[in-house]
Amino acid sequence: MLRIALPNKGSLSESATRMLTEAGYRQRRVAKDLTATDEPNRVQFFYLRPRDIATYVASGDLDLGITGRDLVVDSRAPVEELLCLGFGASTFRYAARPGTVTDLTDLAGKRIATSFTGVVERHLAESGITATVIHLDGAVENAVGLGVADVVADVVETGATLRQAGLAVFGDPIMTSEAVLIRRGTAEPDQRVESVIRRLHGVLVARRYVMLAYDVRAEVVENAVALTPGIESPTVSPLHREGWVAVQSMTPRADIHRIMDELYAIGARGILVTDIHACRI
Ligand SMILES: Nc1ncnc2c1ncn2[C@@H]1O[C@H](COP(=O)(O)OP(=O)(O)OP(=O)(O)O)[C@@H](O)[C@H]1O
Ligand SMILES: O=P(O)(O)OC[C@H]1O[C@H](OP(=O)(O)OP(=O)(O)O)[C@H](O)[C@@H]1O
Ligand SMILES: [Mg+2]
Repeated sequence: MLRIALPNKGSLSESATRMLTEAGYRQRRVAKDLTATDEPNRVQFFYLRPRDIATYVASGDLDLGITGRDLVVDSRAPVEELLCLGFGASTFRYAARPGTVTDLTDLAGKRIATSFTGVVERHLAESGITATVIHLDGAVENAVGLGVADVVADVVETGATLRQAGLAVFGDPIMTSEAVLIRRGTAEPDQRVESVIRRLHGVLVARRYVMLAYDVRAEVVENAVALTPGIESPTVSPLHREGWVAVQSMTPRADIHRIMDELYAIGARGILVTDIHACRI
């Protein structure tokens, strides 16, 4: 059986489970379950702390894992990213009281509190900065107010936690992160892994695209398909009504209303949008 690590709780857990369910895999029944076996697909899932997942995958004890890129970098485990999964987006940033530390060069000699010691130490080394890194388990934004540190380095999603603590980011983001599918760096090619990647990629495409169908006069079909080029190429079929064709095309969901307006303006009618539930491209 293929063995896959998934986050057992936290920001990535629900989205990871939802994505695998949409890809046709059976998931755990209750949030306390530590494993789930999907017999028909010959896959076993292990629900682990996202911070530990790269370690299990790097050791070869598990074949694949889903976790955050920042956690992978922090672990220093030798794994490779196979696919970005489009959820769990965040940036990793330095922050301090406004006016106290405003530039990366000001970090020299400062005390930096973080739960991501690996990420921060790598960044400081690459930037040639010597500073003291203080490891805390969480709620690091409190460290400045309590006097334990001058600066924090932490995950920022909305920025609400930093604002609440009276801190402001400075410098460029140390890194950007999202949920990723990972495998051991030196793993051999494996058909079963390819099949998981194809399924997850299918979910990403099904989420990003809708199926657009419309009727248009044949003389303007070239203008219409320029608006809806699809992924490979749109399907154009004759209509019973002379001089008209029907077009079907996968179209990015984000643009769909603008494209429908423009199609209508060049004379397209019967414009219909439907969801794609699954696909293999
Ligand atoms: N708002 C957020 N807070 C924390 N992590 C986030 C957030 N948005 C995305 N992430 C990503 O989720 C991963 C952290 O997941 P993890 O489950 O360890 O943290 P968590 O959601 O803070 O849970 P907990 O603190 O309860 O352990 C990282 O890859 C991080 O980039
Ligand atoms: O930019 P925001 O939307 O405010 O989100 C980022 C905050 O959320 C996380 O904290 P969490 O609630 O996980 O607590 P923790 O620090 O104890 O992990 C993270 O560590 C930041 O503090
Ligand atoms: Mg947290």
